Amino acid sequence: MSYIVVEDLRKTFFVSERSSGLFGAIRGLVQRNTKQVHALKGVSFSLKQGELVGYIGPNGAGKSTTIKILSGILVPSSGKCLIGGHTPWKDRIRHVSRIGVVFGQRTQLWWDLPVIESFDLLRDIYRIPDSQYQKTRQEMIDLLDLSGLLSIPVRQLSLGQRMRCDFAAAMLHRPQILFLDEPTIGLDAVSKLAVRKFIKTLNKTHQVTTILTTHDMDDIEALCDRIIIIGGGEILCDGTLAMLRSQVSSRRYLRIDLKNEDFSFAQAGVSIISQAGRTVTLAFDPTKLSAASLISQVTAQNEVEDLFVENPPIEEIIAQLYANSGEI
Ligand SMILES: Nc1ncnc2c1ncn2[C@@H]1O[C@H](COP(=O)(O)OP(=O)(O)OP(=O)(O)O)[C@@H](O)[C@H]1O
Repeated sequence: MSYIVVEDLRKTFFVSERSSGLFGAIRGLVQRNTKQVHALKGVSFSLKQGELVGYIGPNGAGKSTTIKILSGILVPSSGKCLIGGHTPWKDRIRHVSRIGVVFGQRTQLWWDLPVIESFDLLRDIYRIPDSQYQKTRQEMIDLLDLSGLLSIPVRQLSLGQRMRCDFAAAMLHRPQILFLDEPTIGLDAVSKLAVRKFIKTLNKTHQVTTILTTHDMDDIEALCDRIIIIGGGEILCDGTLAMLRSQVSSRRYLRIDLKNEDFSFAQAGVSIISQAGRTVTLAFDPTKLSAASLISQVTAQNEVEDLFVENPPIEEIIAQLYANSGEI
């Protein structure tokens, strides 16, 4: 059964426009021109409890508008949104206790307070019973290895340490839904891996329904079984990465490591994507020419050390999807 149901969600913003210059400013006093921005044009999807979905799209696609509606801080122009049977913006107080939010670019911790005091304040704000608070806090301290950080003011933490504390803060009231906005932005490779592992653990062990918005395709590949792609306020694709690949392009790459730098090969439907030193990458369509046949032709004409058949990177697939839909 679906836990989050979004049906034909629409949001139009009315933006005042003013002509430039002094004359425009004076005219703006008596006559206002308003422009309509259709941020969401009929978005529908549903999520089961415990699903972890990537919600991605180019800048201005409508991601934040959707998340704000799901969080109850924005009312849509029309459409339906039910989370656990309730409408977020009609039942805001109760809804807030069910959601947790982590922003990579902002913190919900108090900048000048030691971490533990921020946690205590959140306990009071969310009115978490003390025994539950102690238990969850200890669990998060162990899971995120926070014991050495608790007495440090937030402003003195590194970004990686701060993100770990922010995750703990978001989980103290035991939310059922987690909105993650660019949670690994700016982190080093080790911290990124740690944050991804934590997101996975939370999702699996606590069955937290998680919506991840990110421009980091490694986050998507590492975490999401399902991705929903939005562009221009409309859903462009909803499914697995494999579905997305097959919807957009059947193209495959053949990466060839040569014994020397000489390479000659020409065949209709096969293009050279890159050639750097002894490494050449060809693009081909396996529905028209099998990988086996391409490999045998390449090896017949060239001295080859090694070969790999690869999918194009997910960034490329998504860029192509945006381009096909007129988004870039
Ligand atoms: N409060 C607002 N008033 C007017 N227009 C808005 C408002 N909020 C968003 N918009 C417009 O709605 C559209 C969708 O914006 P939204 O912030 O949802 O995009 P996004 O996908 O989150 O983009 P980004 O990745 O840049 O954060 C944009 O054209 C934006 O300018």
